[in-house]
Order: sequence, then C-alpha cells, then structure tokens
Amino acid sequence: MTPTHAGPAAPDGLPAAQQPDWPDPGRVRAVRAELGALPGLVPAHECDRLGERLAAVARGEAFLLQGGDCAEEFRRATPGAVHGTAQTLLRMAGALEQAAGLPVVTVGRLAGQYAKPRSRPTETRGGRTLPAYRGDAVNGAAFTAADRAPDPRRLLAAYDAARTTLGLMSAYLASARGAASREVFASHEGLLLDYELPLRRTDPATGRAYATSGHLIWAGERTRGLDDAHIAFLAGIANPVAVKIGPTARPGELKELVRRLDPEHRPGRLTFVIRVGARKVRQVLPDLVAAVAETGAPVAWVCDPMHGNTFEAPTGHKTRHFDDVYDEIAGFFEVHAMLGTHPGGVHLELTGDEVTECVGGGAGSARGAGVSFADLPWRYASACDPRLNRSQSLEMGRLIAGLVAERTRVPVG
Ligand SMILES: O=C[C@H](O)[C@H](O)COP(=O)(O)O
Ligand SMILES: C=C(OP(=O)(O)O)C(=O)O
Ligand SMILES: [Mn+2]
Repeated sequence: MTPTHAGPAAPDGLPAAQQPDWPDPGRVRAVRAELGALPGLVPAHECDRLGERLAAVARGEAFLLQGGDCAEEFRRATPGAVHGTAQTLLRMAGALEQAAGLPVVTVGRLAGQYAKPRSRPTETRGGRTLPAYRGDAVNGAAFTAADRAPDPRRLLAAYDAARTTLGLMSAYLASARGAASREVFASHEGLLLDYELPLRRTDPATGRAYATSGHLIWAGERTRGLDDAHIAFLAGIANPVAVKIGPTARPGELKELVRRLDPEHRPGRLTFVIRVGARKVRQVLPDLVAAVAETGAPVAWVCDPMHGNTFEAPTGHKTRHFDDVYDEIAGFFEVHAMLGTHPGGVHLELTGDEVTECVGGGAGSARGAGVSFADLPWRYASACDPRLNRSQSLEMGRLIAGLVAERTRVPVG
C-alpha cells in the first residue's frame, strides 16, 4: 500500500494519496502563491467544447482517441517530440474516421502529465534506496539523491513546460492542413493538488470553477477513493472529468462516483476509463456497465488497455504485449456489443518515436513478431510505463478502426 498523506493541499482537509513529501512547506506555499498569480493554461470555453464532444462520444456518435506519454518529461517539450505525438494521434484519428465514419475526438496525454502515482514510495538499486521517481513535476528520474529529492519549484517548471507544449501543439495544428481531426485537447491525471488547486479559477462568464491546467482531468486508479481529496477536487470543477477504474472496483463504487461527480447527469461530464486487463475485461465490465446504467447518467465508457497488462520482461524492463493491448480493446467492444451500450473510445500510452518498450506488433501481429524481449534495452526511453511506438500505434489504430467499423457496419476501406 502506498502511504496516504493528509497534506495541507487537500480540499477541505481530506486525505490525499500519492502526494510528494516536500521538504520545505514554506517553499510549497510560496510556489502555490506564484502559480495562483499566473494565467490559466486553458480557457473555460475550450473545456466546455470538449464536454460537448464527449457528450457525443457517450451517445455513440463520436469516438475518443486519448493518448500520449505515461510520464511527460520537461526536456521533451520540444517541437520534435510534441509534433511526433500529435502526428501519430492525428494519423490514428484519420484511420478511425475513414474506417468508421464517426468523428474522432482527439485528446493528448500532454501539457500536464508530469506527475506519477507509484506502487512503492522508494526504489532500491544495487543495495541503495532512494525516493521513487514521481514525475518531473516532483523530482528527477536519475538515480541520485539530488535528483530524487522532491523540489516544489518543479511545479513552476511544469507550468512552463505545459505552456510550451500547448503552444507547440497549436502551431502544429495550424500547419496540419487537411488533417482529419484538427482539434487536440489536453488531458492529464490531476494528481498534485499543490499544482491543481492554485490553477483552479472561476470563469467570470459563468461563475463556475474550472481546472485551467488542462481540458480533461482524471483521477487515477490509486487516487479515486470516494471520500478522498482527488474526487472532491474533481467534483468541484466544471471541466469534463474521468476516473480510471481497475479490476477491484465494485459496481456500487461506480454508482457512488456518478452521484458525486455527475449528480445532474450532464452529458459529457463524466468518463469512466476501464483498465482491468485483457484477461478480466469480459468478466468484470458487464456488471460495472449495468450498475451505471441503473443511475441513468450519460457516462462515456473508454478502454485503457495498457495499465492492466503490464508485466516484467526477462530483461527486467516493464513491458506490455501488443496482443494483450488489442485483446483488452476487443473484449471491451464485445461487452458493449452484448449489452447494447457504446464503446466510446480508447486511452493509450504511446509516442511518435520508434522506441522499444512494448513487445509484439508488426505485420500479422503474431506473438513474437515486431519488438522482441531482446530489443527492449535498445530504445527503452520511457520515464515510467512502456508506450506503443509510432509503428505499433498506427497498427493499433488500424485494428481499432476495424472494430469500430464492424460496430458501425461501415466496410473498412
Ligand atoms: O502510470 C501509471 C503508474 O504511475 C505506474 O504504472 C506505476 O508504476 P510502478 O508500479 O512502477 O510504480
Ligand atoms: C497512473 C496511470 O494509470 P492508472 O491510474 O490507471 O494506474 C496512468 O494513466 O499513467
Ligand atoms: Mn502509466
């Protein structure tokens, strides 16, 4: 179990899991004040527009493609890295739109995905134990005491990197004429309350509070405690919000999340991102969908086929198999077909670079094809979880397009 810190940042003093052990509370207060004086990163009307798009996703009239790094890195807030991710997402969106005849809503895991919840608070290498890497907004990835020390000034660097990334994305979209979907929204896990709360602003037009750190904010599998600070934070913002749902979630918990996060049943407000693993999805998803259907809330159902399929390769690398990723998506579609509900979209960890982090893929996608275990050390660049590389992403995009096309009964071109 990861420790739960009842930190000062929690809304209404509620317990907040996975918060950093900042060394200097005075400095954190100063950083929060500085963040509070900076302009919001995204405007409220864009959050509302994404909400409208997600309402269409929930109705089965659009498909959500959400993807990007597991952990964004400050040093990669560069044109090459941001454009690579954007181009990969837009090419996948193009394949989906063409095959399925449905508009695709494209959302990046970007411009804020700088904080990570971890399974363990520390990491031991060669007999030496240091704090775990918790994302660039908290500490550095290098295995040194200096890097791993949490530093609240990194919250300001996260704001700068997010602003740079949003600018690079806008520039790319302005140049991507004719692209199937030219809107890319920004999303991240709203993990660090010392970052999220100062960036929460009241929209003068409506008097409603918005997280201005990104368009869509989600609570992770490790921070979705019903009575905890993260859910209270999401309940208090008007943005579209999502919650990751792992294999131990009970149907009643989802009903309670609906009650807290979408009491008015506002279309586009709430998305459930299911990440239960390929071997469990067919078994656990039906009861979850049925329970939420009983509430009558118009939630969007999205499949994260990454986080329930992670395993350790013989090389020691964290990896995922392309076929497991596809199988969880296929199972997700099967369950929705059986229930007559809508498979709203997918949430993927991917990059535009040809890294070697996930195994499999390649023509035919038989086990053993594409990236092999032996390839993993070659280009394993992720700061946290393994991502689909560019080729694997495009291949997965084509496979998903096949599933959506089958569903919408439009022949694949
Ligand atoms: O991205 C999700 C989590 O932060 C990640 O899977 C945790 O990884 P860990 O189990 O190595 O801590
Ligand atoms: C932390 C993540 O996922 P989850 O909360 O589903 O484990 C993530 O999306 O990187
Ligand atoms: Mn991850």
